[in-house]
This record gives sequence, structure tokens and C-alpha cells, in this order.
Amino acid sequence: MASDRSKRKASDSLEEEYFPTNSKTARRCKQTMPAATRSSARIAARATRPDKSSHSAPIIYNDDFLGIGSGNGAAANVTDFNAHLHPDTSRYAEVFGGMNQGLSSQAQGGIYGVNHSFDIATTTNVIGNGNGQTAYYNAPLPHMGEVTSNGMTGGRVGGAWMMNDGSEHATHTGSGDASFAAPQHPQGTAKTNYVHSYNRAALCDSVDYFKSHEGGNYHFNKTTLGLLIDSHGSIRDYIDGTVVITNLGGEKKRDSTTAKMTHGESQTKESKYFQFLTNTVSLGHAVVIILGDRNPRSPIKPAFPYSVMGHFMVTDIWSEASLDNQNNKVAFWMVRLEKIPTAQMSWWVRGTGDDSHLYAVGQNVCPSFICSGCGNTSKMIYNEGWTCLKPECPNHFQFTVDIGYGQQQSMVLGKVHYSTTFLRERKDPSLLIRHPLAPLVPALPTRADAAFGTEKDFKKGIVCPQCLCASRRVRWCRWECEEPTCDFTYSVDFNIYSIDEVRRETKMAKKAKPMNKAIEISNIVQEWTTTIAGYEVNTYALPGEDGTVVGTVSVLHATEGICAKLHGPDDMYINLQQRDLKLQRKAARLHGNRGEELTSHFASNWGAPYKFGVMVDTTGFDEAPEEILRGVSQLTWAQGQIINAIDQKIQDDSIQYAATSMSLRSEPFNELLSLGYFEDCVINYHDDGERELGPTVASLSLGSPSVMRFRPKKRNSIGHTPKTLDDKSKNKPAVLSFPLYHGDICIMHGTDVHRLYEHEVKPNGMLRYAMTSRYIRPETINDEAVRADALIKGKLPAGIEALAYKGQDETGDLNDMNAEVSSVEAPGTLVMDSSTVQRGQADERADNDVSNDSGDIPNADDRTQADADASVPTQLSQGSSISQATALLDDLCLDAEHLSRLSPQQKRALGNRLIRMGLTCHEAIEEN
Ligand SMILES: O=C(O)CCC(=O)C(=O)O
Ligand SMILES: [Fe+2]
Repeated sequence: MASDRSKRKASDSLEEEYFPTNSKTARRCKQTMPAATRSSARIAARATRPDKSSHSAPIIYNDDFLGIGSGNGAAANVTDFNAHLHPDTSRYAEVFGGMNQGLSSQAQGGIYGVNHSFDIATTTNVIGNGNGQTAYYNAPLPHMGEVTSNGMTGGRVGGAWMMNDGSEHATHTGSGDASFAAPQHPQGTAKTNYVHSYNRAALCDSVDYFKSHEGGNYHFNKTTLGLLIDSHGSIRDYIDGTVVITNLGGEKKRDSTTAKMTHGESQTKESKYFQFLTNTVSLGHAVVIILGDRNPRSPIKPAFPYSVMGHFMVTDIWSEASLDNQNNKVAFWMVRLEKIPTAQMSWWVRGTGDDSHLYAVGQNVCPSFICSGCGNTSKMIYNEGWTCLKPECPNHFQFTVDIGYGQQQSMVLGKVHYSTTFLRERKDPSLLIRHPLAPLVPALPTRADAAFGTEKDFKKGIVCPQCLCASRRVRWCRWECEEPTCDFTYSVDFNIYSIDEVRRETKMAKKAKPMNKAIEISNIVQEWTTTIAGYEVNTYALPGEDGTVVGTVSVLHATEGICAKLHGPDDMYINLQQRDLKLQRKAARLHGNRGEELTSHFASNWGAPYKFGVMVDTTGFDEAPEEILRGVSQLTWAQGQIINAIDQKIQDDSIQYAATSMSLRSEPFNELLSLGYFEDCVINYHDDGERELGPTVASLSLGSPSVMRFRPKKRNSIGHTPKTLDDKSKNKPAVLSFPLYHGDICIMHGTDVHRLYEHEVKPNGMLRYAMTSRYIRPETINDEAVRADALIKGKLPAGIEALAYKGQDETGDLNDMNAEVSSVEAPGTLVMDSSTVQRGQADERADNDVSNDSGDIPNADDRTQADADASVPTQLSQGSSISQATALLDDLCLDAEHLSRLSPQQKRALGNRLIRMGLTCHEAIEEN
């Protein structure tokens, strides 16, 4: 026992040292505080005139401060003025005037503060006249100039005017009648003098002291740096202008009977949050507290969901207890923190008459007693009497209660109240905090010469220097303040990320172990290889639940030669960096926490609108930059090639495949999703299985290397059969992964690839783009206007044929991508005119499907067709009609007799098939 006790003492000694009993603190403070600071640290005065019909102002003088307040009125309840000075510097003064006036319309009052340390030009003047129930004014710092608010003659509800600090921030809130004239901030923006945010992700993204997307306790290196106090506090949580008391949380559960959140298991000294907080204390760090607007103890209703209260020092940690519904005692940690004094009034008590800043170090001291059960010291912090606050002690949180007949009983009390002495105790920050306080408003990021602007630091949020709203980086090109009324934007120039850099990254990725490991092919996946137009192609066939091939994933590996081709991947990559692709991060799924998270990657959509999990802003192809159109062209070409190759493979090897999933005809792409990835951006597991989509999704990778992975979805039997419920909820391991390098094209074919599998892409470098094309089936869009929009936006502009992509011919020569589509090349050197295919396919579908009313949508090109029909075209384009297609075929094909037996629609389909597949006219006819 003896050794136990000494052990306990040793472990407690740290706590003792940093949570000294008040008498010790008082003594130490007296000894260490310089005289000058002592005299000005808490110079404060307060005048209260309760229920007086009229009174003149209290005048408070000290070296740095003059405050005058006056108020009169038939029923002025309370007028109080107080002031305190920053303990560290006499050049700061804070003036606070609060008025609560009665209902009488006669009441009026105001405050006027002059800081003697500054000349008249920097004087703080605030004059307020008003009446109503709540009117208050405060003017903490001296740079404000003059602010006057008059009005509310006969108003029902008074106005509130808050002038905050000297950095030209002002907030006006309040309501009054029409005659209330409130000066507007020059920019017309809502301003505060404290960091705040509309959602948690924005705060976590923008500041270093709170990055916990879930839970209220943010720690780094096992040290608590930030606490969020929101809903779910304990019943004894407490907030005033200086002191915050909160439970350490973290281990709560919902009580099945009462549905209330209760502390699940008892927290001990092994509880991590206790350990992290004691680390904070022993290292001498401050903690930043963030007030959530659902905190039931907040003295005022905060204006924002998350508001930074400031730096606090931990003064006490102790253990309380409550009884669960089986009457078992559950212990939990509580912490008391004290605001580290600043020049700023605590915004969360403005107008509440809070006087917590008036108490000085040593003025109030809680007595401490040694516990007879454990020999440790605990303070007497409750009105209900002293109890041991050490969770390991048998006397822990037992109060001696009078139960009548002169008898007493020791019990856990449900309701206890902190003593005012405890709440008014004050600690000297210089004794507890040993590090400079990290700024609450981080500096805006700037780019060093060697940086590119896409490093992960530039993806963080910022705190708007104008209104202090924590704002995420939503847009690729710049930051925009998320405060709706603030117009602040900020950008950091990008440095072009060169092809040499991409090659260097690629080389490293190929060498690096994780990248080598990236190639994983489970034995349930078949692999086929081939070569198409200079690309080495791997096709992975994915099985369905019965083993039949339900879809394929093909990767066309680009050589450096392909990449370097004129208008090829290298050119595209460099050009894209100089375009505004309108890339943005969009709100992603909520993980049970409040507010939205953003996707890691940035996206924008071109062509037909596409809801990629969330709706992405869409620009029609007619307004798309050339690189986007080239992307569609190249991907459409690749699609034709791959479907042809798969078709061939299936026939050659008599492979069983799910025809419902894998149609072996290509659909024309009418959409391209451009994705941008900064360093560390990813696209997490998802599927592209929207019902509107055709079976093929093709994607061109540009820039930094990445790894793509596929895994079967949870609830199917692919990979392994989930047996238990628990099993069903677990993610399965990937069955296929491979790297994607600059210029590579990945083609997923088969709707079941998305019904049964999901995929992710994790780039590993500084800057990557992906361009992913799909076919959005207009006939699946019920809303006529949306369908019309999809048809218009998804239409490739006339002249697209100039961008036709030809791949590489059989001799290995790289064809100029600028070449006109004027002749049909040998197989594998397909000439692709995607607009033709699109148009042709649409016609085919209209012919085959009478229920498809998409043909009713007026075609803007119709009026030009008569003219165009007059001559034999050398190529098909957006405006080509069926007769033009027929004419072109007639011109190209020698077998006129065969052709003459085809209907115009068949000719059109044939022409498109021919073009898509790179077949000669004779081959196509034979195929047909
Ligand atoms: O970045 C990539 O390559 C993947 C793109 C993707 O999965 C998508 O657009 O759906
Ligand atoms: Fe995808």
C-alpha cells in the first residue's frame, strides 16, 4: 500500500505543479508580478444603477483610460461601464459600455471613451442614443474614429451596435424601427474581430489550432491544442467572459433509455484526452477554444456556427462523476480554462453585464484539503462541500449529505454548483504559458520561387483578413471568402509544372516501392494484352457474381513519343495550366458531422451536364477550350479502338460475357469531366454508375503519376462472400490496381463495372489532370428542358473535325493530330470525327426507338442542311445530314451495288461504324 501511495504521489506531482492550490498561486503571483503590471493588469471599475430613473455617468480614470457613460430614463434598469487594460502593455485600452434600458421611450444614453495614449486623431468615440430593451455599445480600441448611432425613437426593440477592435472591423447587428440609423462599414461586409466559420471543415482547413473534423478535442503530438465546445456538454459545463469549464468528452454514448448522451465508461488517468491535456499543461502550451453555436451554456447566441474565443490556459483538471441508469458511478474528466487576457473584450459576453474580467490574481482563493482516502489534495470547488476529485480514490466525488435525524450519508450528487470563489480565481499566465501564442489569424500563404502553387499548403483554407471568416480553397484559381457579404479574394500565381518535372516524378514513381506494388491483379481478374496505334494496351476483365465477364478496364500506355506529339498530352498539359478550367471542389457526402466536406479534387464539367455524385458546374462544348475538345476527340477514338479490340477478343476466344452490361458498340461521348489534382489530392472510392450513362467511361491522365484501384462493392459476393452483418459493412480489398502515367488512357467498359465495383485514383505528385468522357443518354433525362440543355451543351462544335485524333500509324510514325479527316486509314490508325459519331448514333437511336422523343428537340443546324446537301462532303461534321453521310460513303466505297440496297439510315450507321472502327468500306459492308 505504501508503495502504491508513493506512486500515486509521484504521478500526481506533475498535476500539483501545474494546478497549484490557490494559496500557492496567490503567493507566487505576488512575488513574480512586476509592480507596473500589477497596477494596470486589472484596473477596472463598474457602476451599476439598478432601477434608478436617472443617473449621470460614472467616470473612470487611470493612466491609460477615460470612460464616460451617461444614461437616463424613466425606467433604466442597469447601466454599467467597465474597463480593463491589457496586462502587458499600457498602449492598449479597452472601453466597454453596456446598457440595458427599460421599456420607457425616454431612455437614452451613451458612452464616450478617450484613450490618452493616443492623440485626438486616433481617439475612440462612440456615442449612442437609443431606447428599447437592448442597446449596447462598445468601443474597445482607439483607432476607430467617431461612430454615432441615433434613433429608435419610440422603438420597441433597441438596436445593438458593436464596434470591435482597432483593425477596422465592425459588426452591426440589431434591429430597431425605421429611424435607427446605423453607419455601414465602408465595404458593406459583415465584420468581426474574431475568427469564425460557417462550417467546421472550413475552420479545420484554415487554422492550425483546430483540425478535428469530428470530436471536440484537437491534439497534435499527443498535446491538446484546441477544444470545440458545442452541444453535448456536461451539465456542469460553464462559460463566462474569462472562464470556461468543460468536460473532456470523447467517451460518451447514448443512453438507451433516456436517449441522452452519457459518459460511457469511466475515464481514468489512462484516458487519452486526459493525457493529452496534461501534456499541454506540462509543456506550457495554451489551448484555443472554439465556441459552437449549439452550446447551451453560451452567454449569447453566437452569430456563426463556429467562433474562436481565443487562447486559454488550463488551470485545473479534475474528475467528476455521475450515476448511469443502473446506478453505477461513471467518472469523467473536467477542465477549467482561463482566457489569457487580451485587449479585446470577450465577444461572447457583450451586453450580458459579465464582470469576470474584473477579478485579479490572488483576489479569490479556493481552499484545498488533503483526502483521508488517498492522501491527495483536492480543491473545494463546489458550494455543496469538499470532495476528493481523484478518480482512483474510494472517496472520489462522494459528498456528505444530511439525511435527517442527525444522520449523514456519503453519496454521489447529481447536482452540484461551482463556488464563486472557484469561478473567480485567476492565474498568472506568465507562470503557466511558456510559449508565444500562435496567431489566431494565420498569415496568407505566399509562393516561394521554387514552389509551383499546387503544393498541399496552397490547398489549405485561409482566414479572410477582411472579415476573419475561415474560408476553404474551393476554387482551383483562387481563394474566395466564404462570408456571403465579403468580396475578398486571394490568389497565388502558379508556376508552370514542366514536362521534365512530370518525367522526373514518373521515373521516381516507377522506382518507388509503393508504385511497383501498385500493380495488383487478383486471380479473379483476367488480363489481355494488345497493341493499338503505338499504345501498349492491358485489358482487365472483371467478373460478375457468377464469374462471367461483366466489364473491362483497359489501359492504353502512352509512350514519350505519343506524349510529345503535336497537340498531344505534353502540349495539352502545359496549355491546361494556362487555362481557367473553372475547376472547383464540390460538397461531398457528410460523414454524420455538421456542415459539408469538400471533395479533395477539383472538377468542372463540359458538354452535357453530368451529376458526378454531386452536380458539377457545366459549360457547353461550344464554349470549351480547345484542349477539352481534343480530349473528347482522343477519348472517343480510344473508345472505338478498345471496343473493337474487346469485340475481337470475345469472338476469338469465345468468352462468356454479360451482354446487358457490355454492349459492344461505342456510344458517342457528349461529356467531359475535367479533374484537377494538387499535391495530395485524391478521388476516393466511387462508381460512375449514374443511370443516365452509357456503358463506357474513358479517361485521359495528364501530369503526375497516380494509382487506380478497383474493389468489389461490400454487399456482393465478388472477392469473398460476406457472411455476417459485420462482414457486410466492411470494405473489401482491391482486386485490381495499376499505375496511370502521363498520357495514359483508361477505359472502363460495362455498366456492371460500376454496379459491382468501385474505383479510386490516388495521384502521387504535384499536379495532375484527368479528363473523363462519358455518354449521357438524353433519352433517360425526363425533364424536357434538361434534356434539351444536355443536347445543346453536349453537341461538339462544327469544325471539331480539325481536332480529330489519329493515334499512331502502323509504321510507328506519329500522325499530326491536326490532319483533316479526309481519308480512311489502315486499321489502328483510325480517323475519328466524334461529332459525326454522336450525330449518327443519335439518329440511329431515334430510328430504333420510337419512344425516344429526343428527336423533337430542334436542331440548330437543320437550317444549314439543305445547302450542305448540295455537295459531296469530304468529311462529316456536326451539321452533316443523312444524305451527306450517304454521299460520303458513296464516294468512298466502290461497292455501289451493295450500297444501293441500304436505306439512308443504314448508310449513316454504316458510315459511322466504318469511321469508328477504322475499317475500309469493303470490310464494313462485309461486316454488315
Ligand atoms: O482521375 C482519374 O483518372 C479518375 C477519374 C474518375 O474516376 C472519374 O472521373 O470518375
Ligand atoms: Fe470515376
